[in-house]
Amino acid sequence: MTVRIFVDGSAGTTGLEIIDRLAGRPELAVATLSDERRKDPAARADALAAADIAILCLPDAAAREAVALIGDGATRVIDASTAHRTAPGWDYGFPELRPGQRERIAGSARVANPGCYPTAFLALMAPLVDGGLLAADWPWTVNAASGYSGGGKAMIAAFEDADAPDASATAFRLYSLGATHKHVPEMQTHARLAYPPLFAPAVARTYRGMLVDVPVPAQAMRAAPAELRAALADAHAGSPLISVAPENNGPALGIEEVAGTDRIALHVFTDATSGQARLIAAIDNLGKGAAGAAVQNLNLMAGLPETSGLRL
Ligand SMILES: NC(=O)C1=CN([C@@H]2O[C@H](COP(=O)(O)OP(=O)(O)OC[C@H]3O[C@@H](n4cnc5c(N)ncnc54)[C@H](OP(=O)(O)O)[C@@H]3O)[C@@H](O)[C@H]2O)C=CC1
Ligand SMILES: CC(=O)N[C@@H](CCC(=O)OP(=O)(O)O)C(=O)O
Repeated sequence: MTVRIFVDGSAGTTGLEIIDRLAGRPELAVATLSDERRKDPAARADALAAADIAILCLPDAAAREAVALIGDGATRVIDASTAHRTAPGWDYGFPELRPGQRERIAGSARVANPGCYPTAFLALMAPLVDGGLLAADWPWTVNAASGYSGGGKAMIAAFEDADAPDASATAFRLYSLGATHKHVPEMQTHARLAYPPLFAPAVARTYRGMLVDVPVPAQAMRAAPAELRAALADAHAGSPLISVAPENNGPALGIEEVAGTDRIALHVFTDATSGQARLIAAIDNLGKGAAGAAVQNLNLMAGLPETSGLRL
């Protein structure tokens, strides 16, 4: 049986990446709207109703509107926006989060695709907090850098087009300086932390790729530092997408490590002298951080092989 898919927002950065991953799959019938009709609510309502599964690659307001357009209809939804990631009635679309999540997604009608930064953060933190190796009641900090495609079409233009309204010639910039970033609630909620993490994101002059770095002070450690890597490897054993590097692997890490793939590479660095550690995840913001995750969730929901169409 063919699964009918509608990609709402197919002309955007994430939408195009999803379309690319769905190409050449005979088990799927993928619908999109033409440039003239793609923002027409009536055309979108019809396309949403005709789909078994709709993938929303839209700004939050338009994603909420799409869900309202579906109403009580039978169409199942994967929402790539921030709108529903901690909302009641929605399942969080990170199959590797903890045991049972994969099955929950497979049976769900409303799946919220995670944010790119939270995906990397949760791959590191959820198993270690769940396992009691790291304190849940600790004010965690998170440092991160993203490729500029993370900001969608507007940020791509700012980095690539000198005539764009907010054109920027910088190589690396910090942002979200005076405001709480929209990803903080989902990091706190899904890692089951007592406090919202202090999140310090940055954007670098490279199209895609991401590093997320969680410093672990000795005081936040609830186990010997040498246990962290083994616990992560155990939690993600058998995962086709998440790998854990040997402890203290390399003198430096680059933002491009898994760029162009749908994988996550986890790293644990420990310092015996201070008792501190650094937990670092490399992902592609458009891969497992967005489109790869959406396609993985689609595969699970449709009962198809989990990694079909993914970039391994
Ligand atoms: N980029 C990334 O790395 C990630 C993005 N996301 C999320 O995915 C979603 C899409 O982001 P991204 O692809 O980067 O953004 P883009 O700005 O590149 O794309 C958004 C698309 O939505 C279209 N759109 C806007 N309003 C409507 C509407 N009312 N009806 C139909 N289409 C509409 C836009 O049209 P137009 O082309 O005319 O502007 C555009 O094509 C966002 O919620 C974002 O937060 C999630 C994880 C990572
Ligand atoms: C570099 C950059 O600007 N990144 C985006 C996050 C991209 C992402 O994860 O998308 P969601 O909006 O769906 O959460 C930001 O910080 O807002």
